[in-house]
Amino acid sequence: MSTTVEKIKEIEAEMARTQKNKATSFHLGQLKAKLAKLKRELLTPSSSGGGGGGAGFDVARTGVASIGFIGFPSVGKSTLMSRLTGQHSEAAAYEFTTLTSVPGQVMYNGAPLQMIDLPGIIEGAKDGRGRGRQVIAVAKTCHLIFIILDVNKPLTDKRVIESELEGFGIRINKEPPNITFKKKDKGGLNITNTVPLTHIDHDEIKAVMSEYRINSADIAIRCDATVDDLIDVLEARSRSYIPVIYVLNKIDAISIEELDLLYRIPNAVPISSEHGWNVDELMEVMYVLSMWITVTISSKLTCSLRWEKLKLVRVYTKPKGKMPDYSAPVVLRSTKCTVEDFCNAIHRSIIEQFKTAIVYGKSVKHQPQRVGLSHELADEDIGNV
Ligand SMILES: Nc1nc2c(ncn2[C@@H]2O[C@H](COP(=O)(O)OP(=O)(O)OP(=O)(O)O)[C@@H](O)[C@H]2O)c(=O)[nH]1
Ligand SMILES: [K+]
Ligand SMILES: [Mg+2]
Repeated sequence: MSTTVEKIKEIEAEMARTQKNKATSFHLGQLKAKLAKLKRELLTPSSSGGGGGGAGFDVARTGVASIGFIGFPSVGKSTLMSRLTGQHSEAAAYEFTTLTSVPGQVMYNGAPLQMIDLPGIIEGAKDGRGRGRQVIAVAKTCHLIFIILDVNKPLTDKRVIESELEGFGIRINKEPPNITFKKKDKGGLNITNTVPLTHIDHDEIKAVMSEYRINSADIAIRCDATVDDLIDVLEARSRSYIPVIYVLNKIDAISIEELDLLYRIPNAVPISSEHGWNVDELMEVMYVLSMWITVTISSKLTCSLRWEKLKLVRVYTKPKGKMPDYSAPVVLRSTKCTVEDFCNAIHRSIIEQFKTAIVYGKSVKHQPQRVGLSHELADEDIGNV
């Protein structure tokens, strides 16, 4: 009996030899679906696919969001960790200095953010090389990932790390594909699409669905989906959509001209963790993203991510007769910052008992002032409902 890894290799080889055309699309769809299922098997701890086993690297989560550090050995993850959080994490010129996860915390604009320094990973990590799978498993449960790259190394490293994460079910800076399906008892597959499909045909969709033993369903496709998108939706339970910031480290070792080129890479922040260059910018980008994620989760909106810089409004809560709690602001987006949004960000039930809010700060003339649900709050207001 061949192992899961061997089966994956066989299917990948068969896909490589199969030309993509109308006659083969059903077969290719089937192969892709088979491959996705085998890869999931490989990531399930009970599988016999090799690697796995042993204690994981997960740590108790603290703060409003956790940020995992992923990168090849010696790119400067631990140096950055110590610089950002003050939590010492051993750094040295040899590879695999860090052998376990090292958590630290940083307070930024009143928000506690947890950072998790991790051991370096190598190509093939997702298939069980080194302890790579345990490392990526931690990153998969983080709200945000820093992919740390050494700018003195080839930029192709970026792609290698990305494919390690993707192979583990992590989708980087991407929203879940806009595809829904509803299983039915009979009637076959009813496929509708609101945009033209340029990457996938009905044969491929049928092949994938039959591989997942779904023979009757309404499938609504509202994006120019690929086969992989469809498989991601069917495998939704093992997928995580996580924002990534590319941290381009060691810029002290390159020229200004080279640095100029780095600024063209999307979602990237060039820094020198050794010298502390540009780490403020990194903190700002990180804060904006992690706050946005927190607000999104607490107000139960869909978890879609936009990469614009968001204007955020921090509102401090003040229990009656006590000092405001400056350590944990309720963070709102400036386009959605009424008293009603504030209440909903805390808990939906608050609205039901709401009578009036008492607000101190820039948004009101009198200090304090009673306001209603539609009142717009300003940054650093203090509120009590
Ligand atoms: N020139 C330069 N060197 C750096 C910088 N940051 C880290 N280094 C050096 O890079 C080497 C590796 O740093 P570490 O922080 O141990 O790297 P790491 O990614 O944690 O390494 P592992 O834990 O082994 O995976 C050390 O010799 C650091 O001094 C930087 O910004 N510039
Ligand atoms: K190192
Ligand atoms: Mg390290």
